[in-house]
Amino acid sequence: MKVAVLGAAGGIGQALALLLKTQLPAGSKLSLYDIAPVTPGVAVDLSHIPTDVEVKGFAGEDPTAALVDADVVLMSAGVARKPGMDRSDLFNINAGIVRNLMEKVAVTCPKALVGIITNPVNTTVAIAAEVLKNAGVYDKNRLFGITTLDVIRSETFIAELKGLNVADVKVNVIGGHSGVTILPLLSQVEGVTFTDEEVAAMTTRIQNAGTEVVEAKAGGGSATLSMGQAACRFGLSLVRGLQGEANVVECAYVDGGSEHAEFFAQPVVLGKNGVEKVLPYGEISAFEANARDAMLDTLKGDIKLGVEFVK
Ligand SMILES: NC(=O)C1=CN([C@@H]2O[C@H](COP(=O)(O)OP(=O)(O)OC[C@H]3O[C@@H](n4cnc5c(N)ncnc54)[C@H](O)[C@@H]3O)[C@@H](O)[C@H]2O)C=CC1
Ligand SMILES: O=C([O-])CC(=O)C(=O)O
Repeated sequence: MKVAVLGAAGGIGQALALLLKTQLPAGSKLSLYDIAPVTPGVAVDLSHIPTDVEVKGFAGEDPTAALVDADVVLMSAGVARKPGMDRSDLFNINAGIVRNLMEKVAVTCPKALVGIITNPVNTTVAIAAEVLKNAGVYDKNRLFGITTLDVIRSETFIAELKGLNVADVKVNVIGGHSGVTILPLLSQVEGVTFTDEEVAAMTTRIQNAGTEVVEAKAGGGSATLSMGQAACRFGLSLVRGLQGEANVVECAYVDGGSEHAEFFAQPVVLGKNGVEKVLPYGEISAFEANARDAMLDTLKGDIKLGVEFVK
């Protein structure tokens, strides 16, 4: 199994690469790419960790060498937010980066499962899809926006509030990955009840958790370590699916035939070809149904921006 990380010298990329080096199955290959010249050095550094995962690093303008034979591509290349910025403010720089990298993916490893971390995810995933369509290699089951950070934040915050063992908390987060498009389905969390005030406050906290980190880092970037963990969890789930493990389920932002929008985050079963099955997100409360309906104009606008950028 070969996993390529694009943006591997960055805050997320290095954390993710470390976790993958220590957690990928024995015999895996880890391929690191970034425009930053330090990237081969990051690979040498990681290669001294005694696990059976071979690491290679590539720098420069062309990611091709890193992508050859990749089964999974995880992309965090791009710029991150500073205080006062919205995720959509990253569009001007990151849209072109994602388009250019996806053009190389389309040629070099068109069958790879691709997980997009680069923000604004609601839009960059649409860009990635359009590039793959233009190249004639689009398979909707192989492209994912990684929204796992919203899931692990929800698990953490709910466990804290309710005094639960966080390992026992499971929650679906649907929609997209910015502001009001992030919708944790608190009504489905087993074994807990929330007051209306708790639901409102918890939903807002989860939606604003990225900003919480951006403000705490005070100009030094956005979430990197928690995102490294989230992307590792999602990347390992992709690998487990590829290896034929049954019942691997994650929420992800996919082109899954949703009635709500062309791309929509919801639970999916992962398998040998990526999305094996899109799962219904189940029964939701009136509060959640309102929040879902209210997000759709924003989400569809974000998607349209990405489609038009490539066209
Ligand atoms: N999906 C999610 O939940 C989250 C997404 N993000 C996003 O992930 C992205 C990366 O964040 P960080 O790692 O904190 O930023 P960073 O600035 O620490 O790292 C970004 C890396 O991308 C590299 N890069 C830039 N252009 C490139 C190109 N054309 N090819 C290859 N590499 C290139 C840079 O050299 C840098 O090493 C941002 O867009 C951020 O908003 C951040 C947190 C959560
Ligand atoms: O908020 C940001 O800019 C980074 C991000 O996507 C997150 O932390 O959820």
